[in-house]
Amino acid sequence: MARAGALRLLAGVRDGLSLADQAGALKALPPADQARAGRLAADVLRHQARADAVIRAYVSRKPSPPVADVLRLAVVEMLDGGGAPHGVVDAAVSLTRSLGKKGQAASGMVNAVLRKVAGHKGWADLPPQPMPHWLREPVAAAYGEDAARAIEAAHGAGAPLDLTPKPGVSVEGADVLPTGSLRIHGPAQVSALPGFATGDWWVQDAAAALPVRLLDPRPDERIADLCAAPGGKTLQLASAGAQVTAVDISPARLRRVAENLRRCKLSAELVAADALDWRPTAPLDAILLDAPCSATGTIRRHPDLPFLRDGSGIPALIDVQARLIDHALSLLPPGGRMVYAVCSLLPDEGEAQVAAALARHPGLVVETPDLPGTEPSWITPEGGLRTRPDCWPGRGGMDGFFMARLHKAGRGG
Ligand SMILES: C[S@@+](CC[C@H](N)C(=O)[O-])C[C@H]1O[C@@H](n2cnc3c(N)ncnc32)[C@H](O)[C@@H]1O
Repeated sequence: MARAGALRLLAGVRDGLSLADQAGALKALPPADQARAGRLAADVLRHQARADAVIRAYVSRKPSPPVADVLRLAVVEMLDGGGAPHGVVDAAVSLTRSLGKKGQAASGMVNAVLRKVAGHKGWADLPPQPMPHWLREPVAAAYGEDAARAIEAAHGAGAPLDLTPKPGVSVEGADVLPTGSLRIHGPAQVSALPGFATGDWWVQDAAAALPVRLLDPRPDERIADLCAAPGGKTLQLASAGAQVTAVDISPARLRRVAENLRRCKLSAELVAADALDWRPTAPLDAILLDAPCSATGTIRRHPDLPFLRDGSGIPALIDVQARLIDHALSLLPPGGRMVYAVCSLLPDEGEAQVAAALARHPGLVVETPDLPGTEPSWITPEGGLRTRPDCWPGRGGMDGFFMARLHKAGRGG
């Protein structure tokens, strides 16, 4: 059932739906099968190019898209997941037969091809899934060819589960990362982990937890979290004792912030508004601007992203990021501080945005980070912090983020 569910999710991705958009599509399946279907579909997307290279070696004609998905799923299960060939091949043959007349006709070919694939050698030596051109070119130009390959390898490895704990909380079996996040390796059901029901922690990639650490919120400070949903950073700010106003343009996504706050017994003022129009009712001490972006730093967790985007939306994102930076700075009193962050690998959305903001705003300065657990090589020439999926290779990587702490000249300099 999980395999049929995975094929349905893969067909949805080919029709332009993200895996997250399809969260409700498998609700007829038991929860464990839904979770396995999601994992299998993500694994196929992470290794599609490698699976296709193996399949090409054994087929004489290109299979139709649904049959190609059945073959890819079986290849990835056997060669990457170590699935027992007999069970995987039998399941693939029945899934092919269930595809109607064309499936019936293809089932013999699927059986023959997969029996050969079962003995295939050299899977581990195949190059990882390449990033699409619109992403690979700027990534290789910014960080070099070796780094681009290392990032692709990290995308293929997927992501562990990271948690941000409330102060003093530990979770049995989790590694404590140098920056303070907790990391769980291997599949885990989040709601079954100790401390979930009591709201002792929330799910947040180790890199995603850094912008708030960089902002360094203090008790009772008035802080605006612009672009707040689903709220990982709102929870960090509230947990530090700040008076938080969380603004997001999406009322539906803001409901997730409310749920997360309730579970963690934390509070914040929630405002559904375009941050470009929003103004605070009392002076702010600080702003967190976690701007909408290409999300290209999160491909480890969202392997469907490269299949759903073509890069054409990036200029519009860059434009809105610059307008959000200018508006946020206009809300900040002299002497105030702001962290600008994006979960993007593209310097145009990160490093270049900060350089352009410094040129547009005389008196604005970047405060170079000195965050416990981060590495000096992550600091960029303009004083920001750049994380990439290939950082911490021995520990399981981290999402790609850029963040910079900006100080508006004023009281005391
Ligand atoms: C990168 S996500 C934020 C993640 C969030 N800060 C967290 O840590 O969980 C970007 C968010 O920006 C919101 N957004 C996009 N454009 C916006 C705008 N003009 N004003 C306010 N929110 C916006 C989206 O709805 C989305 O929730």
